[in-house]
Amino acid sequence: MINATEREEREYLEEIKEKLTLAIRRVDGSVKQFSDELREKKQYIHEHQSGMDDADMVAAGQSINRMAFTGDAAVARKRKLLKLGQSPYFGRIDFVPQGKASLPVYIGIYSFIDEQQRQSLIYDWRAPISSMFYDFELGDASFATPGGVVQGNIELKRQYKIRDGRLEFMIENDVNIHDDVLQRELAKSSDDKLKNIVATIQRDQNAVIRNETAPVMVIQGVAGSGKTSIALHRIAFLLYRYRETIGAKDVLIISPNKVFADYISNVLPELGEEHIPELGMEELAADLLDHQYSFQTFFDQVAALLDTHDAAFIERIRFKSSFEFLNQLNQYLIYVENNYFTVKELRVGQTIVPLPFLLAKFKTFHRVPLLKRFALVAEEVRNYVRDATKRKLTNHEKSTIGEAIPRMFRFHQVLDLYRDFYRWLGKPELLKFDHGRPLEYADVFPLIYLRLRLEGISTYDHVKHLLVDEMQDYTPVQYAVLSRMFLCRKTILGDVSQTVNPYSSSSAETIERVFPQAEVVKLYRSYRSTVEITAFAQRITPNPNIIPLERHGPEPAVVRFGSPNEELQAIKQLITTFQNSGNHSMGIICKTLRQAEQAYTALEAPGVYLLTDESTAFKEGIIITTAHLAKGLEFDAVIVPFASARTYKTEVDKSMLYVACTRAMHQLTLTYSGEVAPFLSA
Ligand SMILES: Nc1ncnc2c1ncn2[C@@H]1O[C@H](COP(=O)(O)OP(=O)(O)OP(=O)(O)O)[C@@H](O)[C@H]1O
Repeated sequence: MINATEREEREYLEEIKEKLTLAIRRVDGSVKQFSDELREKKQYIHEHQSGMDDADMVAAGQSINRMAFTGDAAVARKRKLLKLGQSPYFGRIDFVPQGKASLPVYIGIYSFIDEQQRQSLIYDWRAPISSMFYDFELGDASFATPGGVVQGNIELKRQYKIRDGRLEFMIENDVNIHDDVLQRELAKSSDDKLKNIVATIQRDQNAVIRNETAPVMVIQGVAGSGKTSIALHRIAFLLYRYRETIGAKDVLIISPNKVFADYISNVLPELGEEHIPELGMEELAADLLDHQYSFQTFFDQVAALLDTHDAAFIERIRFKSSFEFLNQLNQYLIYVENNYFTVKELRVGQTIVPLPFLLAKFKTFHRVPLLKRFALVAEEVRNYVRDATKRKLTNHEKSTIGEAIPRMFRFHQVLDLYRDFYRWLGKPELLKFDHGRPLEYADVFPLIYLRLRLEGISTYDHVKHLLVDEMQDYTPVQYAVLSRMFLCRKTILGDVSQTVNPYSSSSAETIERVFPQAEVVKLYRSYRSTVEITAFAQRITPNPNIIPLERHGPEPAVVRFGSPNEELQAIKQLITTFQNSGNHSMGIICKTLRQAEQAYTALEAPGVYLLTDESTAFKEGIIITTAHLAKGLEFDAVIVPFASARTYKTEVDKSMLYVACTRAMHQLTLTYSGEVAPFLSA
C-alpha cells in the first residue's frame, strides 16, 4: 500500500528526474555547440594560416584551449547529471531557520540547481546545510556557514534508497533513522571495491570528515570502523570546501600497496572527484634516496619475520622503530655538528686564514645542512684571502680552498655517517650492511632522515594535503621524514591491532609525539563484520572498547582435517557452495606467500585469483592471498587455511591471524590439520 506521503515523494522524484533530463539535454546542446565551434575555428585557422602573424596564432591557440576547457567542463557536468538521474538524492530534512519559512533540503551526491528559478533542488552532501542531516534528529538543529551559525528546527527527516531512477524504499523520521538504512547497507554482499557511504555517514564519522581545523588528524579506529572510507570522504569534503585552492592533483595518498590503491580508487570518482595521485612508501623512499640504493621492501621484511625467528634481526627492527632511536639520531646530529669539523689553519700563498674565522663562518651557516655548508664557507674564505691580498685569486688558489674546507670535516657520504652513528652509539652490531647487498628495510628511513638533515632534500611543496593509511606500519623516523617533507595538513589513519609487524608498530600515542599538534580521534564502532565474527577475532587480539554493530550471521567455524591436502579438498567444496550462494567476494587468506601459492595451485579455477606483492589491481571474485596483502580489503566470506599451531605460533603470526579474520563481513571459516593454533583455542 502506498500512502499519500509516499505518493507525493514518488511524484516529486519523477519531477526531479524530468528536470535532470532537461538539464542533460541542455548540456548536450552546449557540448555540441562547443565542438562545432571548435571545428570551425580549427578549419578557419587551417584556411587562413598564411595570412596570420604570430600574435594571431597565439590568440587563436588560446581561444581553442579555452573552448576545449569549457567543453571538458560540460562533459564532466553531464556525467554528474547522468549519475544523479540514477539516484538523485538519499535524504531530506525540512529545516526552519529561526524566524523564517520551512525549507525542504534534498541531499544527494552532487548539487543540482534549477537555473531558471535559481533554486537548489538538490544539495551536495558536503554543503554546510547538509551537515545537519548527519548531525541532528528532529528538533533543534544548527549548521555553520562561513558567515556564522544558523539556528533552527528540523521538522521532518526522511531517507530514500533510489536505484536506477526507482524509489526502492523510504524511511520516515524516527528517533534514530540511520540505523535501519545502515543495517540494510551492511547486510548487502560486497561485489567490488570500496564504496561511498554518503547516505549513512555516522555522527562521529561526520565530525572527522568535516574537521577543518586540525593540522594533523590522526584516526585510530578498530577493524572495520570505516577509517579508510572516512579518510576518502574527508578528502572529497576538503576538495569541495577548498575548491578554489585545492584540486585533486594537489592531494597525495601514501598507500601500502598497489592492490589497496586500486581497491580504494573508486570512492572519490563516485563522489564526483578526480583520481587522486597515490604513492607507495617504497616509491617515496626510492625517490628520496635518488634511486641510489637498493633496499628490502616492507613486504620482504614481514616475509622474513614470518619465515624465520632471527632474534638479532628482530632486535634491529625493534630498536629502529622506537621513539628513542629518533632521539638518538637527533643527538648524534648535534654531536656531529660540534665535533666533526676539525679546523686546521689554512695557508693560501702568503695568507693564513685564522682558525676562529673558519669556525665562525661554519657556525654562521648553521641553518644550512651540514654537508652543504662547505661551498659557502669556501666562498667566504676566498673573499677573506682576496681582501687580505688585495688581488684576484688564481684558479689554483680557488680550488685549493675549495678542496681544503671539506677535508676539515670527517665524512662526506651520508652512508658513512650512518655507519658512524652506530659506532657512536656503541652498538655497531645494529647495522647489518654489506656492500652489494640491499639495505635492510629498517635502515631505509633512518638513512633518508640523515640525508634530509645533512644534505637537505627539496620538499614536496605542491602537495596540499597528505593522506597516510595503515599508520601502524610506519615508525617514528618515517613520520619524522614525512613531517619534514610534507609541510601541508595531513590525515593519518590506522589501527595498532592490525599491525603486520608488532616489532615496528606505531600507535596514535607514538605518532602524537612526532606531531604534537595532532588531533587524535578514536573510533570503536565496527561496521564490517557480524557480531559473531567480531567476537571471534576478539579472542585472538582483545580490545575491550570495540562496539560491534548489531548484525548477526553464522558462527565462525574452525574445522579440523587429516592433512593439508584434505583441507584444500574441503575448501574446493566450499568454493563451489559459495559460487552458488548469493555472495560475490571471497578471500582465502594465508600466512605466507608460499602457502598462498600452494593453495592456488590446488584450487586453480576460473574466477579464482592469486594476489601477490607484485599484483597491481584488485580482482573481483575469489582471491587467494596473504594476510599482509589482504589488509584494508574485505570479503563476504573469508577462509583461513592452515590455521594450525605449526603455522601460527609467534607474535607476528598472531597479528596475521587477526588481520585475516577481520576481513570477513558475513562468514568466516578456518581450517587446520594437526594441532589448532594456540590463539584459537577457546
Ligand atoms: N557509516 C557507514 N555506513 C555504511 N557503511 C559503512 C559506514 N562506515 C563504515 N562502513 C563500511 O564498513 C566497512 C569497513 O570500512 P573501512 O574499510 O573504511 O574500515 P577500516 O576502519 O579502514 O577497516 P580496516 O582497518 O579493518 O581495514 C566498509 O564496507 C564500509 O563501507
